Amino acid sequence: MRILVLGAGGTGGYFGSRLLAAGRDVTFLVRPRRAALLAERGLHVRSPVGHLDLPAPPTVTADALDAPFDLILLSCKAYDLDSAMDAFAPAVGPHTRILPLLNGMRHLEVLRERFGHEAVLGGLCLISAALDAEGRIQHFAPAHKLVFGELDPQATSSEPAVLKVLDDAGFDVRLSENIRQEMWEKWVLIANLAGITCLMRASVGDIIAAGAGDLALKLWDECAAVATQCGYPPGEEATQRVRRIITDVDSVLMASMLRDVESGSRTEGDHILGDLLRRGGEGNYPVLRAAHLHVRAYEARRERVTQGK
Ligand SMILES: NC(=O)C1=CN([C@@H]2O[C@H](COP(=O)(O)OP(=O)(O)OC[C@H]3O[C@@H](n4cnc5c(N)ncnc54)[C@H](OP(=O)(O)O)[C@@H]3O)[C@@H](O)[C@H]2O)C=CC1
Ligand SMILES: CC(C)(CO)C(=O)C(=O)O
Repeated sequence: MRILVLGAGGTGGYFGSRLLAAGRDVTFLVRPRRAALLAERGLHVRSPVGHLDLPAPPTVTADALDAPFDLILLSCKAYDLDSAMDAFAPAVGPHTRILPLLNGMRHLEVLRERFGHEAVLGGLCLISAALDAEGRIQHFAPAHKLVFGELDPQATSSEPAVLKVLDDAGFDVRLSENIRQEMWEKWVLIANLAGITCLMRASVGDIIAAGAGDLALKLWDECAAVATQCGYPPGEEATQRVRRIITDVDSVLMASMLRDVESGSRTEGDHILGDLLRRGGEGNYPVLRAAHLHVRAYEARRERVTQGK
């Protein structure tokens, strides 16, 4: 099975490297700058579960793609989805499966609209990884799980083939019977954590120390209410997990979205917070709205400053 990994960043670089090291047929679809860097320095993973050094990872740029792949691992940020789709479109044939790793849900509709419902799998990953200044993949904690499944239960399935190629490749993988529910549960966790840590510009423990722990819980209630309204009420286990995370007084955890804000980078605020708020329709979600507007204001300022205004 030929695998195309779009992006060699935190997630794509990590899972793609593990697959490559396990002998799978992997090619990274990258932009010219990253292609040059990978050719010059190779692809390196620094991980608590074992480093990887791949001197010459196979890469391709969009202009050179001319044949379908069997599986496309999509690992761009949400704000790059349109350009990513344009880039990998020539690699989509009648039997290609696209497995996105993005947080949130909106990308599924966009991908299905463009490439057809049958092409797109649901997917998520449980990992904390990022590119460092040298272009290496830093894997921060041992967790490295990829979960995927059919979005429509009645779909004729190539799941066994996809599972086979992802299995036993140096990370955990699981086929989900209900990937939409699992994606929603992950989404509301991220929205809660990103929303409150961005709004307060602080870690979970600092937020509680400031006396704002009740706001974190209020945001959880709002996120869970939107999910419930959309038909995906978070299960008991997911609810308890999130409540544990956001009420941990000793926690220095902050969402990667806050790290993006602090480094002046673009965020996935619209995809993670804005889309959730939109799906809440006319409902009253004041903390979610404040969190979304806070990140929007940051983006507006960033854009203005970038344009030199
Ligand atoms: N990092 C993590 O720990 C986790 C991330 N996620 C989610 O996974 C998704 C990806 O995140 P992450 O891997 O961190 O993101 P990164 O920014 O680290 O990597 C994204 C990569 O996509 C590449 N890319 C974007 N557009 C294109 C294009 N048109 N053609 C080729 N390459 C392209 C970028 O390339 P370039 O270098 O050229 O900009 C970049 O290397 C996000 O939705 C995130 O929320 C989910 C769980 C954990
Ligand atoms: C849940 C968490 C914090 C794990 O790293 C995350 O994925 C994020 O903030 O984007």
